[in-house]
Amino acid sequence: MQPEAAEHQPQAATEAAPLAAEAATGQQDASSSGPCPTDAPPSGVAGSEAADKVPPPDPNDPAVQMRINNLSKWATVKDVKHLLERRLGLTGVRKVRKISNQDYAFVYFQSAQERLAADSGINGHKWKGSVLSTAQAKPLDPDRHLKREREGGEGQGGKRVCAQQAGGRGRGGSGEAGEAGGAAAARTAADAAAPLHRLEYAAQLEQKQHFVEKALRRLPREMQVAARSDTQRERWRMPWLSQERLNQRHGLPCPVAPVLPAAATHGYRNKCEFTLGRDEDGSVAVGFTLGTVSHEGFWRAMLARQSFAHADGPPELLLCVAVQAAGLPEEQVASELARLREAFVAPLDPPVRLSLAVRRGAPPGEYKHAGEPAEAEGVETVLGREYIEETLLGLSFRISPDAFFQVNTLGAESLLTLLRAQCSLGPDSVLLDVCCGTGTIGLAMARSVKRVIGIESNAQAVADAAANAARNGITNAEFICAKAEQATRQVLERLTPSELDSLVAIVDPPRAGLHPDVVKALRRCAPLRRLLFVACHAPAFVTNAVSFCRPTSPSFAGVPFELVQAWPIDLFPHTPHCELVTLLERSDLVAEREAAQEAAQAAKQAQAVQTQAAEAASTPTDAAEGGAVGAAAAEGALGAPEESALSRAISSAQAVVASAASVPAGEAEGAAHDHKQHAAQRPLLAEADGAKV
Ligand SMILES: C[S@@+](CC[C@H](N)C(=O)[O-])C[C@H]1O[C@@H](n2cnc3c(N)ncnc32)[C@H](O)[C@@H]1O
Repeated sequence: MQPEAAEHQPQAATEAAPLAAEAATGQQDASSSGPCPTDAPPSGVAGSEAADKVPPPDPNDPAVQMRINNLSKWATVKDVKHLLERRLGLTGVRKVRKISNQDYAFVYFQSAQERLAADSGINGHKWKGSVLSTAQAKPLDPDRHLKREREGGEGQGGKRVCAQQAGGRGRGGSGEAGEAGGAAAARTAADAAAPLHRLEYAAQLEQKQHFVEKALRRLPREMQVAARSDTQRERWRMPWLSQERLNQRHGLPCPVAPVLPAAATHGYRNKCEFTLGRDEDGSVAVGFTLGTVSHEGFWRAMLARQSFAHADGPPELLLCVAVQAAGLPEEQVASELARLREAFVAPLDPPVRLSLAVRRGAPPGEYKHAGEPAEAEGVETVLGREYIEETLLGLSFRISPDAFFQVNTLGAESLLTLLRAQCSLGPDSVLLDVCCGTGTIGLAMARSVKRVIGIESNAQAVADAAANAARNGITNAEFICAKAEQATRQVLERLTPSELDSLVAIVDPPRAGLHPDVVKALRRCAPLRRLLFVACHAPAFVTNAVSFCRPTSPSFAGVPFELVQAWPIDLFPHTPHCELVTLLERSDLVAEREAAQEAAQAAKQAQAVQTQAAEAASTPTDAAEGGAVGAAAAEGALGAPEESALSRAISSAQAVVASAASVPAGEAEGAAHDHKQHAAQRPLLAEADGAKV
């Protein structure tokens, strides 16, 4: 996988997702739009319980299937299941099919997300002396029964014909066989690159909401798992994750907004990445790593259908073709590229401003040890300019082929707008933009703050970020080229006390999440009280959240954070992926704010009590009843933590009632007192439960 795709977005194949979906339009089988494989559970039901009630996905849906290669020939189904579930900790494995004496197996997952999540766990894992790899399982040919019949039928000695052999290899070519192959291939590629393309957009959003919430629901459990002993587990049971609080939020650790839909669901990409390498039969091919398709017609369909929702001028498209390291002769690569350029890129209609870059490196999807994406060897621009330009919230950005930039420009604007609204910046603020890429987040906020500091490991992206600041006339932003795990602590240590006091951090790490040393550095910086986390993979975020939220220890110094709110945003229609923004605040800040809110609430209710009691007093015959109403209103102040606020409210109600001439003071006092007793007990009981009321 190209480094950029590997780092932040789930699969190389998804780089071209919506285009693939477009390519598939008209070819897909309408009857295949089955039920959403992972319908949202009814509220209040834990994800895992609900999953049992969700109708199983269609096992023929390629989005839930995978082929695992390089297994031991002698491994049994049980061995493979054990490997996946116990050793690799994968979830949603529904069925494993393996024939002994073969070195591969087919695995069916509960959902497309679980299937995609499994990719990174399995690829590169060494098992029984072999390095495992995954591939997209090819869908069964819907006409296979007819074909069998045509060839003599099963049971009559007829030869079994599988889809791949029947023209589904997708090598294009000419004539009828080529066309048929192309159609089958496009369907396969669309399924690989845009697994949700068969679902209505509303159902896609529902699925994403469910996926994000399911991941977030794991946080309390993950905290308990991370605690090593019973004593620790007790300490790790944070009040904000108490059972009572979780029950109130249907198991979620914080409120989760509905997924913000994409403004454009088609043609939203500003970048497409393909792989030029050898196909399974050894011929040179361009296509997606996860798809089986490599044929030219598909390429042409994708490019021709490219359209941009936000194109003010000529739309720009950055095409990256990654050339696999493994054994492609130079001249073959050159001639293949020249052919592609002549045949498909040059005559593009409508024209797009195009940058076609070739990246030489390891095959996409290939990881070094410890999850490090394999380095590309270098980028060569073979057509167009060195970079493309995009506009975000009125700012102009240049983007080099190797630099990260959100592939969905309109979506990136929504993301920035959300971040701007939630980070409470002021003119004195210092914004730390961790994993800043080409500087989008920091530069979008630069005019509202005193200073922006970006940290980014990709040199090309850092050069772009500096150039982007200059081209937008921004002078208060600096960008540091370093790994965040190495630089964050020093950067924070160099800030002045006044800068620290107005520090806000936004972290936007790659898919794997933040390095633990970044979390430790941020936690240790006591003045940093609010943090926005942008995650493109919710499960990885949960792992980081455990480190942010665990109790203080020598390694994880500083007051723990709490999750305050989550906002999923759909930047990748037709794929299972979803950007997730979360606000984390220090526990003591949350406690202060809650106390202030509760006091304000109590004061408001006290005011209401006084008003009601005054009204009651002005109607002498109803005064006793008024006293009771006033006290009942005071009871409504149950949320108030401070008994004093309640007492004051009720006392003043009593005073007003007692002063009503026609009613003996003792009567009104008695009614109010009963309510006060009752009301005062509840916060104490709740406190004993460890809950905040
Ligand atoms: C999801 S992108 C976010 C980029 C940027 N915030 C944006 O919105 O355009 C993650 C970025 O983190 C960078 N990155 C990856 N590993 C890093 C590390 N260890 N330290 C700093 N940056 C890293 C990647 O190069 C990439 O630019």
